[in-house]
This record gives sequence, C-alpha cells and structure tokens, in this order.
Amino acid sequence: MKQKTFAVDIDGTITENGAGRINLDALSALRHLTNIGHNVIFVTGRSSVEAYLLSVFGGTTKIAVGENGGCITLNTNEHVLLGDLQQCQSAFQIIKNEIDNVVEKPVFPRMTEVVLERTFDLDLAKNLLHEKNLDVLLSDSQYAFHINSPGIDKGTGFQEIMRRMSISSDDVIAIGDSATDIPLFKVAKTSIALGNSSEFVKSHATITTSAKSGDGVIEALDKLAPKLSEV
Ligand SMILES: O=C(O)COP(=O)(O)O
Ligand SMILES: [Mg+2]
Repeated sequence: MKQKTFAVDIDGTITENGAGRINLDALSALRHLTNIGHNVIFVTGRSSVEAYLLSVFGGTTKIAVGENGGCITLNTNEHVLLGDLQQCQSAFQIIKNEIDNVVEKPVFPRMTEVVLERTFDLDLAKNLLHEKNLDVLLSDSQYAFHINSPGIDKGTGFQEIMRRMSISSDDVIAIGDSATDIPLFKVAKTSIALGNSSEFVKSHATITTSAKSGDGVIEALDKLAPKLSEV
C-alpha cells in the first residue's frame, strides 16, 4: 500500500468549533493511520505549537502547519516562518481605526499573523484594505478571522511540508470544514468537507460527509478504509 498523507484541520474538524474539545474517536482513528505508516499532519489557524503538541500527545506525525499557513513547527526549537507579522499588524491597525468592533482574539502568541474575533464585516475590511493597496489576506475559519501575508494560506503552508517531505499531491488527503481549508483542498488529490461545512466549502471538496466534525472524519475514513491498508 502506498503511503498517504492526511492534511487535517483542527477546529470544526476534530473538535467542536468554539469549545476546542477533541473528538477522541477521530483522534484515535488518525493515530491508527499513523501507526500503520501513513502521515497525519495538522494544518490549522491555531498556533503551530498547539498543532505540534497535538501531534505529540495525539500520536500523529510530528510536524505541523499553524497560523493559517504562516508557520511550520518542525520540533520544539525549530519553526519556519512563512509570513510577515509586521505586515499583518499594520493592516490590523488600519482596519481597527476605520471599522467598529475589530478586536484581537485571545489566542496563543503568533509569529506571522493576526487573529481577530468574528465581530465585524469581513468583506468591509477586505474592501478597505484593497482601497489602500494592502494585499494581505483576510479569511474566516468559523473559529476566528485571520490576517495573513500575501500568498500565505493553508495550501502554501502545506506545500512547504510537501516539498520538505517529497510528498506528491496525488497522495494527499485533506480534511476540513471552512473557507480557510479550501486552499488546502486545492493542493490535495482527495479533499473531504465535513457535514458542518457550508455548501460553498463542500463545492470545493471531492468528498463530503453527512456527519459533522469528528464524526464526519470517522465517516470519511470508513469510506476510504479499503484503500488504506498497512504501508
Ligand atoms: O482559526 C483558527 O484559529 C482555528 O481554526 P482551524 O483549526 O479550523 O483552522
Ligand atoms: Mg476548521
């Protein structure tokens, strides 16, 4: 069996969005895939350190993409910064000064991006930054809004891992729930949108599940099981 690489979102995929509680059956299924020789790599808007720690405690592949693609954690002391924090902070100041209710979300420290509460009109902020010729990226993970550097998203962040690990997109299976996962779907031959995804997100995936979040992960892996024997 050829080794597959699962690129797995966290919030809303293996957790219930907002609460952050892990679906243990889903994590157990991902650990099993790792144990039989596949890669299982978290790709999230959370910090890359949180994702790396989840891989350690969860028993999956010990490398992680965090900050919505802006940062890769390779081990406890090695982080690859793909985004530019200053650039994102400048954009944050601009929208904060001109739009009401633009506030930072209390999250673990970020090295490359700004994370905001979902308390303002994101399209209004996108238009404002476009008028000022600031091409940072604004996105909504359903858990938070993110300001990332131009060209930085989960797809480009994961492609850096694919390059480092010589992983072909033919062997990538992406699993996610929100708009921030669409760039990740695009670098994977197989992509899974969970039942809690919007119709727009589902339209970008090759597989959709009826079950939501972690239960949807299990549903999808059950569907793929015949193709996923030991490596
Ligand atoms: O947006 C976040 O910070 C987390 O969300 P994600 O794990 O679904 O990317
Ligand atoms: Mg998510």
